[in-house]
Amino acid sequence: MEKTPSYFVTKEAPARISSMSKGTKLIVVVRDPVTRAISDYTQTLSKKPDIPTFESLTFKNRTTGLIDTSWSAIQIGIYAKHLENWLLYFPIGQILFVSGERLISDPAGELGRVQDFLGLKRIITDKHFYFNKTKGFPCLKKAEGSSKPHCLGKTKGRTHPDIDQEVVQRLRDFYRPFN
Ligand SMILES: Nc1ncnc2c1ncn2[C@@H]1O[C@H](COP(=O)(O)OS(=O)(=O)O)[C@@H](OP(=O)(O)O)[C@H]1O
Repeated sequence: MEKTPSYFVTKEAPARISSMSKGTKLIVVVRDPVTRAISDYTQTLSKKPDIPTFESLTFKNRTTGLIDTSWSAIQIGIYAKHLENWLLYFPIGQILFVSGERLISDPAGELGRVQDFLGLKRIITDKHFYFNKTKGFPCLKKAEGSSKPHCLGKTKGRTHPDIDQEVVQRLRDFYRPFN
């Protein structure tokens, strides 16, 4: 198993993985591309607090509303475009799309789909999770090899900045045809 989010958007990755093994099963975790872009920006902001605002990076030209698709935070969320590269090498049945939103609201349901896709027995179920209200995420009741609960680390669930709703709407409209 290999987990690297950037593979999904790396042009060379499908051919390379296919040449290693044509039968590889691929799992892609996707979420609302607008929230994804804001989350991506929030991560960069946490490392470089002086970067320009999300709103200014979004547009090539704010007056005309032209979106800067070369900005990686925007570009990564054009899921359909990236998927086209994968479909040149893998049939759609070999790709499972997991919802990032449902991983939070119904982790057992989403992991049920993953287990089925991988041909595994449904070992992970509802009873393995509890919802931690403070973190805003589900946590494991017991971590592997331990009797203690395990939640996601501190960097997950950073507070996102408030983004101008007009910009959010503009991005929603932008992404609609691609996803
Ligand atoms: N298991 C699981 N379930 C649901 N959501 C998850 C999970 N792991 C990571 N995340 C969310 O994905 C966003 C990016 O996380 P990453 O781990 O890639 O990077 S980082 O935390 O920003 O370093 C980041 O989103 P936001 O918190 O909304 O910014 C993480 O919270």
